[in-house]
Amino acid sequence: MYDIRGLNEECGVFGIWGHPNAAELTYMALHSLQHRGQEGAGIVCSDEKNIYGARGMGLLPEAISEVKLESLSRFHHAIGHVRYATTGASELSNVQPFIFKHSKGDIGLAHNGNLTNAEQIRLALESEGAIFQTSSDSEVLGHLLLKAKSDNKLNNLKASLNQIKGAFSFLVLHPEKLFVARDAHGVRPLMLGKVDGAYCVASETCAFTAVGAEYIRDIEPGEVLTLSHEGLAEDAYTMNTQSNMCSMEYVYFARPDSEFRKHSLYEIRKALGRKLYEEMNIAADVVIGVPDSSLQAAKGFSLTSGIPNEQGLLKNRYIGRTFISPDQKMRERAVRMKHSPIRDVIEGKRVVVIDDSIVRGTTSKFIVKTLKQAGAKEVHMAISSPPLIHPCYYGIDVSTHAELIAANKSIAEIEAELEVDSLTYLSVDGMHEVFRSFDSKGECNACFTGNYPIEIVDHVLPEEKEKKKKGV
Ligand SMILES: O=P(O)(O)OC[C@H]1O[C@H](OP(=O)(O)OP(=O)(O)O)[C@H](O)[C@@H]1O
Ligand SMILES: NC(=O)CC[C@H](N)C(=O)O
Ligand code: SF4
Ligand SMILES: [Mg+2]
Repeated sequence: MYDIRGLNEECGVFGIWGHPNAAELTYMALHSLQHRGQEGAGIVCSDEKNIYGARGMGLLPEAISEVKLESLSRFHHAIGHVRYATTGASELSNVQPFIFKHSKGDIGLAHNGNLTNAEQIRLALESEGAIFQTSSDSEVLGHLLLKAKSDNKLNNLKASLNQIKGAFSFLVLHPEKLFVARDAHGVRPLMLGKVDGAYCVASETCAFTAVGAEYIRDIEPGEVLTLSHEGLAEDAYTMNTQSNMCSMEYVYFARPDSEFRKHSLYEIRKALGRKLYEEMNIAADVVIGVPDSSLQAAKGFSLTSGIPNEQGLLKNRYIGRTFISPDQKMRERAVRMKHSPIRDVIEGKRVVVIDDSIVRGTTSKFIVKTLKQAGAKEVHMAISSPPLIHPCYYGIDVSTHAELIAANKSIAEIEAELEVDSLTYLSVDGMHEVFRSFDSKGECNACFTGNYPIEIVDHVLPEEKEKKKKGV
């Protein structure tokens, strides 16, 4: 099995406390977060005494059957997860939410992100006798919570989170309350909402739209919320915070109908396209976006430049994951199946093609070729983010160093390889300027600059993770 996507999203989480249809709403919310993870999914519920759940591999309908969902319909409190593995193999044992059964009380756990000292903590815990059930980084939090001596669960959680480094949006379900925590750098998004008087949380606001919830606010870096019968309690596990929200969430990952700090990703991506034109300033006859994720940037580019925006490429909606062998030739065939040109839009024209990113260059290379075959006079590639040159340790599978085309070649060399008339990337400063104009307080840009805002203790290279994931 091979994933033809150039960029792989990370997980999505949803949690709700005190709703008679908690499991059903969680299922609907996870459906709208499916773009964040397609390897496995689960829902875990509380009856205020114990924790129960259902998990499975694959897309949500495969992972959780109607019968399984029905069996959870009596619960009023639930958390859910869709997984794209970042640490640990893609297998059922690693699918979340996890359930920890313990005499001190059950715990349900869901995590979006990637921990950068999980290996170190795991080795220390194992040397004291802990037995891990999975190869996932997320499991360490469960062990730290169960090891804590105090009877105060909130204090135990805060102390445990202070031992963990990396990116995390955690949902921790105890029988009588749900804790929600976002890491001190706020790398992954996490939002607070309310439906029919019940508080809920989600990785993205599109999940609130799906369940008819009101979007209240973004959860802040370092914040810990408690959802219980007493309502909502706000707290923090650290005051040492700094905003390093993932830039790629803005550029590509989050759905365009989601909002960060009450601004739609649709508008933010349009603004990235506007900025790209300001930096590029080119004369052309038509601007087209690579569907679907670059259509908004293409629109912004067109609005500022006055170059007409047309649909020049059609995407085959039924290709997301393709079960093909992982060699470059098959990957190229898969990309050909995915995008098809519309000749009347292209023929005889100077075409600007907007994409949100270039990873290996497979997509761009094919698109340039297909547009030229469709009669384009000139093809200019414009990318609404800076060159990807460093791997991500915080939960995004930005491929491996060796595969990142911009890590190994100059712009002129990439232009030659893609056989494109010109290639322009958005600058790092330009990108941050756009984010600031949407009230951002700071973003991580490590995959573009190599400036990693959070210490990487384990130093497990993405190459090694890839091997582990495939069980090599
Ligand atoms: O340089 P490459 O290795 O080809 O990767 C780059 C492509 O990967 C992403 O799209 P992807 O095909 O993953 O999915 P999308 O349909 O959601 O844009 C991104 O939007 C680029 O189009
Ligand atoms: N992509 C994610 O957020 C994954 C969570 C966790 N690190 C895992 O690999 O399961
Ligand atoms: S390194 Fe890149 S992909 Fe990873 S969190 Fe930072 S901005 Fe996002
Ligand atoms: Mg794409």
